[in-house]
Amino acid sequence: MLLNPVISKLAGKRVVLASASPRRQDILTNVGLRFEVVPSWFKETLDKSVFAAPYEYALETAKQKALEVARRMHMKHLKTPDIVIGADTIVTLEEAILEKPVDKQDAYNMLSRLSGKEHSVFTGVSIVLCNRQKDNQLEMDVFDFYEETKVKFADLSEDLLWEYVHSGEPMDKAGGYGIQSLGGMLVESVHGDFLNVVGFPLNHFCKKLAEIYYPPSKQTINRIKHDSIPYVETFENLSDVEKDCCVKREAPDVKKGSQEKCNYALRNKSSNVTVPDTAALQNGIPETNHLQLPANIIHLLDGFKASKTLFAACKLKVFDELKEKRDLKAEDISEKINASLRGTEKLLDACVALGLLEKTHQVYSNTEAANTFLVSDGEFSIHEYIMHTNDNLWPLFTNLELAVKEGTCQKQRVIEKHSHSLVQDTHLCNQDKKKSFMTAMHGMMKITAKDIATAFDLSEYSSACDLGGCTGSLAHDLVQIYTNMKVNVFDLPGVIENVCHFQPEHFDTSRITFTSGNFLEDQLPEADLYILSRVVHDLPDEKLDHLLQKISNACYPGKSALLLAEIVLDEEKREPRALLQSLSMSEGKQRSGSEYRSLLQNYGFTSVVFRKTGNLLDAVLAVKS
Ligand SMILES: Cc1cn([C@@H]2O[C@H](COP(=O)(O)OP(=O)(O)OP(=O)(O)O)[C@@H](O)[C@H]2O)c(=O)[nH]c1=O
Repeated sequence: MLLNPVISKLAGKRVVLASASPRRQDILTNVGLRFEVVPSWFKETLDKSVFAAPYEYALETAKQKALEVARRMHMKHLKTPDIVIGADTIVTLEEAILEKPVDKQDAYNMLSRLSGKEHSVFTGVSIVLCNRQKDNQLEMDVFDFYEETKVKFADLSEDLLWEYVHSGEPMDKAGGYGIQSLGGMLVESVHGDFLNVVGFPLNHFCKKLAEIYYPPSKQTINRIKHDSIPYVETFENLSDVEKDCCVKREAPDVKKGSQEKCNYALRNKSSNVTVPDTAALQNGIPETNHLQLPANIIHLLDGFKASKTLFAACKLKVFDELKEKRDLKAEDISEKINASLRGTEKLLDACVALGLLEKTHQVYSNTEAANTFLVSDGEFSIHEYIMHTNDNLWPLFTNLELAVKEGTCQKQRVIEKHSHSLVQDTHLCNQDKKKSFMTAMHGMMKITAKDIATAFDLSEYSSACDLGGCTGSLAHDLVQIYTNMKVNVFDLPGVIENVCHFQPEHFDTSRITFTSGNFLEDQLPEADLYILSRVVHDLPDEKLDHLLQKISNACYPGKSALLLAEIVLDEEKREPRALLQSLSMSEGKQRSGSEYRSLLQNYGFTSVVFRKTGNLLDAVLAVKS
């Protein structure tokens, strides 16, 4: 629990990760950091020859990525972040810098150069602290550092390298490999921080945060164990800490990163003093008795309130009102959503604290993420999915103790409890429910589909059948990406009769078709590639056995495959999203990659590979041999 206090120092601040890398997002999310993701538009084209050492290139690129985002966000509706984090990972071999491969041949070339040798992975990280001045100028303090990890590859055969390249994994990764996934098989040894190779040196980042937020005083500096992460207690009970931190700021050090001031207002600021928490001292609490409640427990105590705040704001259409009118005061919003002013103010301020809204001079506006995902009619809206979570999952989880005791799903109990209030005509109610369920799944799938469609190279499959494919979101992405592929979306008649409401205006009906049927009972349409999205985890063993047997029978050995979109649990089963979802006690279960592999091998799918996408769902591809 030494690290959490450092990370929790950022709670309540507007933290932005200037990176599109799903791995960086995962690493920081996993330690409880709350942040927005705003990928940088900075083009990674700095002239490498001007840098004395490769890590300087990574440091500079990381810095430029973060500065670009800080400046853009500041310019745009003055939504200045408090902290922007940028990173850049490179692989170096004999002074050459390898970034992401441009195509498969390039990936192959990189990997064959790395084969049998040791190389270095450098990640440069830049932490930009932003400060909006009274005259709206932006002042930024830049702290940066880098980390090096040495990785040795085994001797790799040409066949293996090509197979790896065809898996598609190398394409978005420096050096053309992902040590955290299939690429791990290429690696003989690692010296240094593993997460640094994955894309973010978490340990060094925490040390840097500690330096920034708890600069050591003269007296305490001796007490810090060499190379350990300074923790809160270490620096809190200091009488002269405020004075000291001004003079103790890290001197620029080219080798291990530096702190630098970027005054974009072209004005001089003498020193940017970070005031440490001196509350413990002021309250007279002796250092040894100062026990800190771990941040994860604090977050969990409040977690349900945060979820319900999001649900309520969506239900009351707060984000919709702000999308249309952009900037509104609490009084205007309370009138529009027909709610009390007192309640509205509290809800809006909570949304600001959760990073869902912005507030400037008593005026509220949507964040970019709210505009994209939370307004109800946006192209990538998950509004209805949030409503589905609120209306259907939330009640299930309020019965969690019972569900655990009984080991059963509480759906029936929840329905009975609410049935007396269902005064509407049952058919109408069912129709409405069906449509909102479809809208929920449509929104959820729309933001996930591209990652599923590109998790593997599926270009060899010319016909696909998405079993339970609902509104066809995945089908649309598949035909866009694979120009030779036709997709048949197969779902229950009640679903298919409503799919027309979800289709884009002009879509190629010769390549996407919809077929009514029940995949458990009816004959499956012919296809090279069968797809099951969010089906397998939900089916009890007998039904799953029946379905997989049917699919296996319909597959041609060596030609056909099965693609699953599911949350793939990590092997140690510590991935919270899947584990929390399984608490709803559906009749099925969540599985890890190796569990999917052994399940599918029972049905003749001998080659089973999986990809973590960093999105809501991961992908598993099983080829029948
Ligand atoms: C060696 C290695 C690298 N990576 C990924 O390679 C990308 C590097 O590229 P980048 O330019 O630093 O980042 P990006 O992905 O383009 O994102 P951005 O920060 O927006 O530039 C990052 O993704 C890393 O995780 C892995 O996932 N595993 C590995 O073993």
